[in-house]
Amino acid sequence: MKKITFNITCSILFGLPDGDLKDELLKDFTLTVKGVWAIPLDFPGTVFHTAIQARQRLCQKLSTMVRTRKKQEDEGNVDTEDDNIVSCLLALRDENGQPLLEDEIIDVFLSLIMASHDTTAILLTLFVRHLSRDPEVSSKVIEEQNEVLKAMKENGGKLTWSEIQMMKYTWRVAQELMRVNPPMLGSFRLVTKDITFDGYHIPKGWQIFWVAPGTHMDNNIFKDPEKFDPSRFENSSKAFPPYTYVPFGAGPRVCAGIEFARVETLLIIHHLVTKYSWTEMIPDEPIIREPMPYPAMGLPIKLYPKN
Ligand code: HEM
Repeated sequence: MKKITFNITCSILFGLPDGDLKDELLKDFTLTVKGVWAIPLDFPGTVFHTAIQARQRLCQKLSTMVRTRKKQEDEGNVDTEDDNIVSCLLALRDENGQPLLEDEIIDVFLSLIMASHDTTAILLTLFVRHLSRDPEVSSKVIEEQNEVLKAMKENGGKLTWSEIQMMKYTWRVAQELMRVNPPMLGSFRLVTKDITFDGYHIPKGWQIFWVAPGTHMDNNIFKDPEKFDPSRFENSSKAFPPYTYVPFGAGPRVCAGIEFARVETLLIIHHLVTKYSWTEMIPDEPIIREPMPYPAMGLPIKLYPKN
């Protein structure tokens, strides 16, 4: 799943063709991310040192890409159909009319890859795992996706925006999966003024970490929080109180890729359930958090093509 979502991000956001470069980027990116959570000891053999080296290789490759793109644009060699985020970042000007530095473009690039591919891969993995364990939910998802197939046939075989809008139950399952196991546990906020919350004084300048399970598993907000129940999301008018359902965060810094993640998840699940069935190879494989939730052994499955 990580490879699929990485490839999608690289193709759609950055216009990279399939091939060795994407594979090398994914390898170095995976090593770099491991360093984020490692003890910062920078000498040969440590996870941190390997991560630093991988990041340097990544930056070199991204720098070549950015320069090549800039050269093509300067020479007028780019088809506007090929527009991607690198072009947008190259075109950006600050309040003084200055372009972004190459390092800034590379940082945005890395942040976007980080924000987009692991999170969606986790949601998809949890989805695959759940469908193999919950026959009732699984048959409803398959039923909905078979309806989508019928609509596609009438539409000349194309999967368009209107078919995506038909995938309501499938998305509710995704929402419930993210309630129980949010891919991102939470995020940091800087306290900008002294406040008192629930009897605790929190001084200005502190970094605080909000956590999604704090509200996702609160019985006063989500009745029977341990129960897996996609119907909680059936009635959008019966919305939950603000800032309580927060797999994508909330407020001004809410996830910028919610719709991207929704469409990507629904498309992949559509192709999976209409073309394959599967069984887990390791029964009762647990979910571990390091710190993102992932099946402990990577969820090996046996895939069976459908006729
Ligand atoms: C299931 C998939 C995803 C989940 C669960 C998720 C979750 C989150 C969360 C919790 C935040 C932090 C919000 C906050 O601090 O309040 C965030 C931020 C962000 N996400 Fe996502 N995300 C997903 C997919 C994506 C995708 C596909 C993209 C890009 C295509 C993306 C781009 C971003 C960006 C750019 C930010 C930073 C927004 C900002 O600070 O202004 N995310 N995401």
